[in-house]
This record gives sequence, structure tokens and C-alpha cells, in this order.
Amino acid sequence: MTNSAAVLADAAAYAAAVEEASRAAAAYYATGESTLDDDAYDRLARGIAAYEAAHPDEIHESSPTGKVAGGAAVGDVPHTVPMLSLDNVFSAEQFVTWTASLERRIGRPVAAWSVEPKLDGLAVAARYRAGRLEQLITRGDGTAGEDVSHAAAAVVGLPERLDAPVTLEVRGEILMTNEQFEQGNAIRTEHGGTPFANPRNGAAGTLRAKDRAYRVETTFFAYGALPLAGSGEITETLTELPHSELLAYVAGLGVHTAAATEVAPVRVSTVGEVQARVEEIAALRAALPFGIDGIVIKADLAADQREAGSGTRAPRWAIAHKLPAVEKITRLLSVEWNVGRTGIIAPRAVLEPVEIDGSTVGYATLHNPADITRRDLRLGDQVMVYKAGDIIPRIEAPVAHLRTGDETPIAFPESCPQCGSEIDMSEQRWRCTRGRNCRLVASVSYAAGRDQLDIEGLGATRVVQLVDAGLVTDFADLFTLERDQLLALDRMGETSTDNLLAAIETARSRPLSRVFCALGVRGTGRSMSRRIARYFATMDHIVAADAESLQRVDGIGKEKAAAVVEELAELAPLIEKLVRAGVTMTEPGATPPPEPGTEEQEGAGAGAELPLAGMKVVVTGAMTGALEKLSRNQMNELIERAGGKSSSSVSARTSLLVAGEKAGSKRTKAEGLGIRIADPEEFAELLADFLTGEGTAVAETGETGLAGEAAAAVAVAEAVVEVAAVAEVVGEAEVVAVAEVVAVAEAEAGRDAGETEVVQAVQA
Ligand SMILES: NC(=O)c1ccc[n+]([C@@H]2O[C@H](COP(=O)([O-])OP(=O)(O)OC[C@H]3O[C@@H](n4cnc5c(N)ncnc54)[C@H](O)[C@@H]3O)[C@@H](O)[C@H]2O)c1
Ligand SMILES: [Zn+2]
Repeated sequence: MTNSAAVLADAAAYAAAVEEASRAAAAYYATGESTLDDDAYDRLARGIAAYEAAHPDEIHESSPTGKVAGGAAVGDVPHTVPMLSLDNVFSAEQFVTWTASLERRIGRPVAAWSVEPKLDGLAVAARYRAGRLEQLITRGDGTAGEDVSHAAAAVVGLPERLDAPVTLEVRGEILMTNEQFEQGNAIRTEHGGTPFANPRNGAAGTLRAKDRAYRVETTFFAYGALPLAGSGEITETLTELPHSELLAYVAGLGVHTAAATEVAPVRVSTVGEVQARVEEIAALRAALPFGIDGIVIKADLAADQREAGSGTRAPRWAIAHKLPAVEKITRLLSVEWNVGRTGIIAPRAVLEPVEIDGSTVGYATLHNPADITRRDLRLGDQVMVYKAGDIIPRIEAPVAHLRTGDETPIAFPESCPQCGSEIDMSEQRWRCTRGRNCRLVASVSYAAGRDQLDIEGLGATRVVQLVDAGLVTDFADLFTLERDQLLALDRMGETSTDNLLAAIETARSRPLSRVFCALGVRGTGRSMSRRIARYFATMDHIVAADAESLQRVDGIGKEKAAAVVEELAELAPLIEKLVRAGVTMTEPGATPPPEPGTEEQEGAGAGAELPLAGMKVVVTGAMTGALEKLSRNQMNELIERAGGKSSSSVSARTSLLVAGEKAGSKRTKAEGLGIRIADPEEFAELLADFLTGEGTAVAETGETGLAGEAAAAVAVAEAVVEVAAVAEVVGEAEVVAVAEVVAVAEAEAGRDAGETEVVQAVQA
């Protein structure tokens, strides 16, 4: 993975590798149009370095090893102080080793560290004279760079005039935010140009472009400053301030830094604190509005930096903790059109499988037809694919300079691929004109699923029967089914009919969170439904909520809030029907939110005295004792009823890990991070009040959990929970479709769906 190297068997392989790397680096630093993705380049570079270590007398003079920009970049404007690269570490252990060698070198402990994002763009130096931007220069080969002053006006965050008439050089990174990348590509394709493959290439290309007919913006983030001849009295400030204060000084002049972002630089004093911030930034990466490829850790004090000094390629007082590459180049093989539960027809890219960040990616989301057109994607294209954290893989853009001419246009469907009806193309997201009815069987099966209404005995085959017989046109119809109607169906004897009716009867009193989840509103899976139900307490309050009040629910942003409001309006008749059928419309133990105007106390009120208030809890391993019969979903319900937030992955922000038998990597990770760990017995004791008494909904449904299943089954359940979590993050129709497949597979196979079935479903 991150550390692997290309294997170079002999001198010829070495020579070829040096040539390929030089060619790639030259293209990369000139226009961003390399034939290799970064992971492939880094593998090659490590292979070259390994060969050179073993054959020191064969080193080729054009080797990229040990050179800034691999020796491939050019420039004719000399730098006053070299602009260097950074050395890398890939783990906490390597970082500790590095700090030890740095401290040996300076002969004392490093007084303080600055921990900041490693912005994924390109380094520039901006020279200001008497407060005016005079010249913008690229890093080049480190000793001299190119003058790109012509591009400065379209760089956000790099003011033409500073807030004080000072003379200095500000150094930092120019990148494209995700939004600038989307906009930039849209403008380019509108002008008949080819899209940039990723934001970094976009920034590199834009900086060098001279006579474009259109304007593309980039963003500057400062991470350093130094004096120039003529800096006068601020010379000392610039050379003596600790790095953290230098950044604050530069920001005070009106230059943009990362200070206002979630990954703002922090100053800490211990290696443990550095590591915690590294973990935090790594966890935030996927959701950031711009790309980072690591975390930079710097000795904060000027004296520490001075005494450590610099090598020819990199300073000795700073290090990059690299994060795994999250982009790869692969081929777009075809596009599938899937119809979601709400009738939305969503395209999905089928890719030549490629490994990214430890998992194999074979599909990527494509949003809608307009998106395909805007991205100028073609079948057979080499595409840049991005995947980080739990985020669904997405295609950033085609790698246009790798086109062969054999690529073909992507065909859009003319009728609904599911039922053949007409398509409503009036919105960007295409939709089957039959709407929800197009996927009636899937919607009803989903609603009856284990984590929604949990209606035992209602598998997909049964649902098909009911739909075909015209007995069910939505899942509310389940509650008015009559005994004779069921008996008239094939293979429905007295016993199964009575059992099914009893199961439906039980479902009528499921808590609001499950009823709401059963509605299948896009982007509201299990845990989001619980949060919504707990916040609003009644269906009336949910239905009456506007986008603004929905945003008060943890995890609901502006876009999702608007989408939920819109979908709920559509679902009003169905909800009305459920109310008439006597289905529960309240959440036990929850109280409705305060009326507008009194909302300041929100958050402080009810939740504050709960045992898990404000805590982020992760569950792993097999539960025992009082918790034995609870499925993962039920455990999460329990956590949220007790005021906590449930999560499926351990990070520095986790407050508690409940670790049962066979707990594996999550436990190790929590131990490493010093997170509190409880066994199921302790946890059950802590939440005793919620297991009996008030928390009856949990106890009641406990019988249908993974009773006595092996730890393996628990792991599968976790995988399924993760699918649901992903669906909540992105809210894409096709992800919901995956969750649906799981639900249907589970329903079909019966409650005892074995590991293999579920795994197959997840993979499908
Ligand atoms: N795809 C290709 O063909 C190809 C070719 C050459 C290089 N590359 C990629 O380029 C990378 C190596 O490039 P590099 O030499 O610029 O080194 P680097 O990007 O690994 O690290 C040094 C750079 O980090 C940047 N940086 C970002 N945030 C910073 C911060 N807060 N403080 C200080 N510096 C910060 C600066 O621009 C600095 O020059 C590798 O990851 C490699 O994959 C790719
Ligand atoms: Zn249809």
C-alpha cells in the first residue's frame, strides 16, 4: 500500500524507471498532466530509491531521488531561501523515531509543535513590497521558480494589498477547493476545453495558463513567511516569531491561512498531542471542502528550526505524516441506471476494479445525466477516481490527456429501466413517472425489514404476491389486510396467515424512529431516523418542521434538510394513511422541541442528565449478558436513547468503546488512543434504567436480535450498519439501493440470514 515499492530487477529496469519517473514528474510539475497517479509515481520513486541504496555506484544523474520536484521543474526567478520539499513518515512509530533524531540533533527536547494540514496543491512564494503584491513565483526546482504573477488576480486569499505597508515574502499552497474544481471544469467544458483530472492538476494548469478566455479561481493558504531585502524593522519579527505566531501575523495582514478551517493549525507540546491531532485531521479529511494529502508537523520555535537546519531536499525541523492516496486512475467500463425506492433513476459508473485506500473500488457515483454531460465523461475513458473514509467513490473527471480517440458517448435511457414507463426529465435528477410505485416491492420490503417495522414472515416473495394481488399499493395497506384476503393467496395456510397478522399487529406499535425509517426518506437511514424521532418526538412535529428546524438535528445540513422537507410533503398521504391505521406516531421517552423563540436552551434540556449525554460510543465484538440479544442496530438505539451518539468507527473523538468478546482492531485502536473501554456487563449496568423500565421498546424487540449468534454474524451486522451509515452520509439513491438489497436479501432468507447471504448482498 502506502509504503510499497516497484521492484527493479536490474540496471535496465532501473534506467527505464528513472526515465518514466522523470517524464511523469516533468508533466506533473509543468501542467499536471502526468500519465501516472500519485500512488503509482510514489511506488516507482521508492523502487528507484531502493535500487540506488543497493547499487550506490550506478546512480543515474537524472534520478529524481533526493531532489526537489524530482529535479523535473524549472524556473528562472531565484529564491532568496530555497523552497524545499518535505520528508515523509507513514505511521506514529516512524514519527516518534523522527522526533528522537531531531531532538538528538538539537541536543534538547523540541519545545512545541505546530500541527497543520498538508494542503494538496502547489507551493508558491508571494513577494510583497510596501504592502503591494509584486511577484508570484512557483517552487520550481527549489532554488529558482517560474514567475506566475499574471495569475495572481484569480487567486482567492492572496490580496493585492496587505493591511500594512510591509515588505516580505509569504509562502503557501495554491489549490482548488472542491467547489472551485467543479466550477472550473464546468467553465472549461462550456468553452470546449477538456476537464482537469483533479483539483491539483486544475490548480497547476490554471496557474500557468496565460491567455484563457475565461476565469478560473483557485485558493491560497499561507503556511510561512520570511523577510526580503527591504523588510526593515519586521525582519526580526519574521525570523524570530514561533511558527504558530508567524501564521497569526500573516493572517493579520489579510492573507488567507487554514486558521478558519476545521483542520486549523494547532500548537501542542507533546508527541501524544501531535498524534491525537494527526488522527483528528485524518478523520476530517473526507469531509473537507479541499484536498489534503497528509499532516505537516513543524518544530514551532524559530530557534529549534534554526538549529535543526535543512538538507538539500527538505528541512530537518518539519515532517509530513502522509495519508494514503485516495485517488487512482482507472477505466470507465460502462454506466448502469438504477431506480431507487423513490423512483429516482441514478446512473452508476462501472469501473475496472482498482484498489484505493485499502479497498477495491468497482463502482462510483455519477449523480445525474446533467452531471455526466458537465463532466464530459465518455465510455472507455481513463478516469480519476476518489474515495476517502466512508465516502462513496466518485469520479473526479476523465484524464483527458490519456484519451485515445476510441472513447464513445454515454447513452442515456429513454424509458424507465425498471418498469419501462416514461421518465420525468424536468429536474436534474431523472425520475420514473410512476414514482415510488415503480419500486413498490422494494419499498414495502424495506419498510417491513428488521430495522424498520420488523414484520416477521414478510419476505420479498410475499410482498410480490401481495402487490400482484392488488392488496398492497403502499406499506400502509399492510395494516388493513384482512384474514380472508391473505387466506386466498397461494401457499398461505391458517397458521402463516395468523402469524403474519400477529406480526403486523406488533409492528403497529413500533416506535416513531422505526416508522419514520420505514418511510424510506432519502438520506435517513436507521441512526438518522432515530435522531430525527428523538428530536421531534412526534410525527406531527416532524411533518410540521421546516428546513431550518430540521437542521437542528445533528448531521442534517442545509441540502439534506431541504430534500427531507420536500420528500415528506410527497409522503403526506402515506403518513395520513398510517395514522388512520393506528400506527404509532410517537417516540417513547422523547419530548418535542421547544417552540421557536425559546430554542436557546435547546441541547441543554432533556438530554443533559442522560448517562451518555455528549458521548460518542462505538460497539464492537459480541455482546454478552443483558445485552446478548441486542443486534447492533438495537445497541445503537439504546445508546441514543441514553443521550449518546453511536458510531461505527473509532477515532480520537470516540468517548467510549463497548468491547465484547472477539473484539479486534477497534479495541486495539481504542487502546492506542487511550479511549475508555467498557465490557458489555459494565455498559449494561451503566444503562440499567434504559434496559428495563422506560426503554421497553428495546427490550421488546430484543427477541428478534442476533440472539446467540456467533461473533462472525456480529461482524456482518457491523458491515451492514456501515452500509447504512454511508447511505446517510451521501444520501445517494444507489446507496439506498444497496441497503435495500441487504434488507430484501435478509427478508427473503428469513431472520436467520447467514453470513454468506448478507455478505453476498452487501457485495452485490
Ligand atoms: N503523478 C505524478 O506523476 C507525480 C510526479 C511527481 C510527483 N508527484 C507527487 O508529488 C508529491 C511529491 O511532491 P513534493 O516534492 O511537492 O512533495 P510533497 O508534496 O510530498 O511535500 C512538500 C510540499 O508540501 C506542500 N505543503 C502543503 N502543506 C504544507 C504545509 N502546511 N507546510 C509546508 N508545506 C506544505 C508544499 O508545497 C511543499 O512543497 C508526491 O506525493 C508525488 O506523488 C506525482
Ligand atoms: Zn419505473
